[in-house]
Amino acid sequence: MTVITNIEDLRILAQKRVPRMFYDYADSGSWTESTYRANNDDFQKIKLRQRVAVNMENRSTETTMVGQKVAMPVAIAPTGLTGMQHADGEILAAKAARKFGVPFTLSTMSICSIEDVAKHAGEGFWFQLYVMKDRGFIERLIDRAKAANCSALVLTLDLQILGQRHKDLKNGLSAPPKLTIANLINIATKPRWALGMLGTPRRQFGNIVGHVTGVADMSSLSSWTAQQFDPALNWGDVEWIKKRWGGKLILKGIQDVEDAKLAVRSGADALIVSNHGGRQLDGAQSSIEALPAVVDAVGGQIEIHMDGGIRSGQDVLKARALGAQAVYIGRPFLYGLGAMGEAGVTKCLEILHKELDLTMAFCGHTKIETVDKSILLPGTFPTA
Ligand SMILES: Cc1cc2nc3c(=O)[nH]c(=O)nc-3n(C[C@H](O)[C@H](O)[C@H](O)COP(=O)(O)O)c2cc1C
Ligand SMILES: O=C(O)C(=O)c1ccccc1
Repeated sequence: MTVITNIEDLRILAQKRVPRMFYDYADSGSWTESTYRANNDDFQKIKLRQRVAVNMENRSTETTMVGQKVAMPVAIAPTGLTGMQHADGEILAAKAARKFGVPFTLSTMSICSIEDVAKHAGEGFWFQLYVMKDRGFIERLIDRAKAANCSALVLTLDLQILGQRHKDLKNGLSAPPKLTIANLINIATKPRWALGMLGTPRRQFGNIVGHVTGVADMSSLSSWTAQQFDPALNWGDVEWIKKRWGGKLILKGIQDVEDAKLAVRSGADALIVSNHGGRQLDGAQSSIEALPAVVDAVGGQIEIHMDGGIRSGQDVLKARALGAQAVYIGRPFLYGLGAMGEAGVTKCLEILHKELDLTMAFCGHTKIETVDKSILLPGTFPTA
């Protein structure tokens, strides 16, 4: 087997090992996927300035996110159905993140439950909330996250209705998978995945099934989302969620400066510049392009995070240079998980860390805390 040296290697291995309906689910963007592609392509346009004869000893990528210490400015993004990329996926990823010293964010739509993941997660165990029509259920979810010692709540604002992903509809995406002939034939070619799944009881939405009354049509993700998620969500709801939660609050899915100002007014501790990995509004600008204007408008008042298109440590450094306190990774850790379980997530974090550390040094810095826009070549990066 080839030696794994970068995130693309993990993607290729995941594609071999994960059943098509779940690999496609992870690797899709909405409609033409133009925003999904732009998220990464726009990073490639930004050029770094090489500096030499600078003492490169004693380097550190350590920093903080919402006041919590992190080994590098990278957190694991919340992703639904993670436990379908690999048996017990959320538990394995949480373990890898804890050992590495970065936060792990558990999605509302996870396969492993908050309580099961809490047994394995570290201090950086965060919970991501989707707001559903059944507000009693949302209150219970918030209370469960508190009881599980989650140290931040990530409230996602950009998915009250679901962007269309063609492959999910064609594959009939559901969890657990519908055992159609086509799916069975495909799963038969992924014995490692199948054995893992047979060996765990966790094959349904762990936070939802058995916790919410009247779970409606679970046969497809899109129909279930349309029935349960609340399209009426507004800034008034953010207020009661903040109050009910009472801890660190991070608002996810901000792209526009006006929304960033409203996020500040809501009293949140941080916001995430994000377009949901190009899975929602196709045609939106890339996150890295949207970042500078948000930093310019509200950067002094609230911590700015970003996600979308991070595929290397170089990308992490560029985001940091443009004013993001930290970034989140979605697909990169999912590829690692699908490729090699916990070891694959660890590998993913190691790859990003090494690339970040060396690139920072090539740019003439030994501490991530001192990196700023001056490491970027003028004219090659987006401005406010
Ligand atoms: C398979 C998949 C599932 C996702 N599920 C969620 C989710 O449940 N909640 C959420 O807030 N964001 C979700 N996201 C968005 C990610 O949190 C993140 O914004 C995005 O993946 C970042 O882009 P990247 O994949 O290029 O790193 C999901 C993304 C992917 C790829
Ligand atoms: O797929 C996603 O991006 C996502 O956030 C989601 C939405 C609904 C159910 C599961 C995951």
